[in-house]
Amino acid sequence: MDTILFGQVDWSVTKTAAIACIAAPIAIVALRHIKGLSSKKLPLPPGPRGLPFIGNALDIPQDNPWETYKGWSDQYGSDIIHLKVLGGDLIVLDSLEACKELLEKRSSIYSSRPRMTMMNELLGFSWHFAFMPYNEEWRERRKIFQQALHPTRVEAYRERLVRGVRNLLLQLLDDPDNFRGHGRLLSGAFILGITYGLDIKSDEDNYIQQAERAMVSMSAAGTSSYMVDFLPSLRMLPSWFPGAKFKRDAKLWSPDAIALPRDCLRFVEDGLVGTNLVARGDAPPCIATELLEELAPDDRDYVEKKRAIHDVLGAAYAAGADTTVSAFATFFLCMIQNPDIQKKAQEVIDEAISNLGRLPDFTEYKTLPYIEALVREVIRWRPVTPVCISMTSTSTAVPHEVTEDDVYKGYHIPAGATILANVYSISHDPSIYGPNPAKFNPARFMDASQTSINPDMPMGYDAFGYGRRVCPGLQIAVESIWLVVVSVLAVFDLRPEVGEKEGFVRYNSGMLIHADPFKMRFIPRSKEAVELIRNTETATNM
Ligand code: HEM
Repeated sequence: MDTILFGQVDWSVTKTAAIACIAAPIAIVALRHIKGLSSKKLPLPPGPRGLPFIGNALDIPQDNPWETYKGWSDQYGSDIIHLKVLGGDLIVLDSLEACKELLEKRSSIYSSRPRMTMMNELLGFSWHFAFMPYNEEWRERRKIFQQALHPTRVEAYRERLVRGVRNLLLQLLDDPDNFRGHGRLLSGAFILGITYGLDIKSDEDNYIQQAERAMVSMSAAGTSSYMVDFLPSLRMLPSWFPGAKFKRDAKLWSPDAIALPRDCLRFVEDGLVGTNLVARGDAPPCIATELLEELAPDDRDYVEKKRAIHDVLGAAYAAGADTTVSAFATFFLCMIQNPDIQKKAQEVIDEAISNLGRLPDFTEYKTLPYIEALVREVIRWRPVTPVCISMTSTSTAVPHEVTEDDVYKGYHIPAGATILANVYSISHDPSIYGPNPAKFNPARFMDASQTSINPDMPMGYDAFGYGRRVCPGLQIAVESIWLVVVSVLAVFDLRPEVGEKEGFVRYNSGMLIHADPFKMRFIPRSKEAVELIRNTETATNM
């Protein structure tokens, strides 16, 4: 046994330590190598046979690819399937069990992102940490984001959210046809408000226009097929080269992609430096101000730290605005399609607040189980990021990348494979969410008495992803949807437009899904409801 002696060197200990230091890394590398070698002997997960070179690229439909993935999963009797697309490996996870096992339990090797040449390198979205690989840069940004928007701090932003939703009610009263635009303004203005302290009043605002242009370019890059994502070396082609349209597209879109985080942060910096608002205590309360104030200009890492702030704040808008808007539209749609559910929700709200002579606010949060169930059902029924767009389009919504060879249920998962959770199919799995999952039915989240949330039922939040990359804006998103649901139903009856069919509305397939345009009416429920909306001063109980 080795002994430790003070005052003199015990060479036996030093020697053992030295051997351990050298041997341990070698053993780890060797084990990984052996694991890699042995796993490579195993078969890949099953999947349809592809064509030479393009593989399965043409097998995946543009519309509702999640249904096709699920079909293959049933056909091959496996909860993971493998596809080859232009030489790349794509593994689709078709069960909650597989997502939990791989994306959560083995998250140390399943949390990276595939290279996105068009999006990150040519357009300039490399600042968006949702698209970053699993590395130190990502870790730093994720940490800042989580601290800034920690659930205990979200309450501080509720007042702004309440104001935004009151404004939404007013807009729905005066200009109901543009209900989607109003939802967009609410979520965009709210996020730009909490991050940069911007006080956005209309969708004509320059900052919101610019942010929206950036989102349009992100969506276009994510929904189009660009060969450069499969053959990154093509990025070196000059833009005049035949077939190099991607370069011309990138040139057109990149100014907006770069401007979104840069100009908003500049707004805050100008306010801080130019007028010394902080010294006067007048700086807009926002995350940017807080983070910038903590920065010391003589800090050795000043430039890198400021870059991280720039990236984190931009990511909040890029990841949070459009996603929430999609959920708002799904809520409206579900209400006109399910008048009985709408009525039941209104009864619950009326019982809780009708005598109070005010609009709902966060006082009611967590006290209305049926409304909580309704919000969960909105998120479950049409998950905003259902799986991905088809691989004939290049960028998928939120793909993961596995960084080491691995084995799951006897199948080899090759390092570098793109991993997709088939969130749509999991959200519609009857063994998890009960019978008739295609039906919008908040009651599935309630217990047998229908008075409380069923604690044994999963939250229905598959749409927010899994593991270390799970959406860090979940709480803000859920609270925003909740407040819109409870406020809108308190004062409006939602009805389909006269003459419009209230039946099936298609959803587009893209980085995120959105319901196709539909028309509806927002009918004030009473004279008092109109007064409450108009008199927002009185209505704000904060
Ligand atoms: C209904 C609304 C929303 C949905 C459905 C949603 C969904 C998602 C999903 C699926 C991911 C990727 C998860 C993964 O890789 O496994 C994600 C990432 C992210 N979300 Fe959300 N999100 C929503 C709202 C928000 C909001 C409001 C914010 C910010 C205020 C936000 C910020 C982010 C960020 C920063 C990431 C990147 C995380 C990372 O890569 O580490 N999201 N979101």
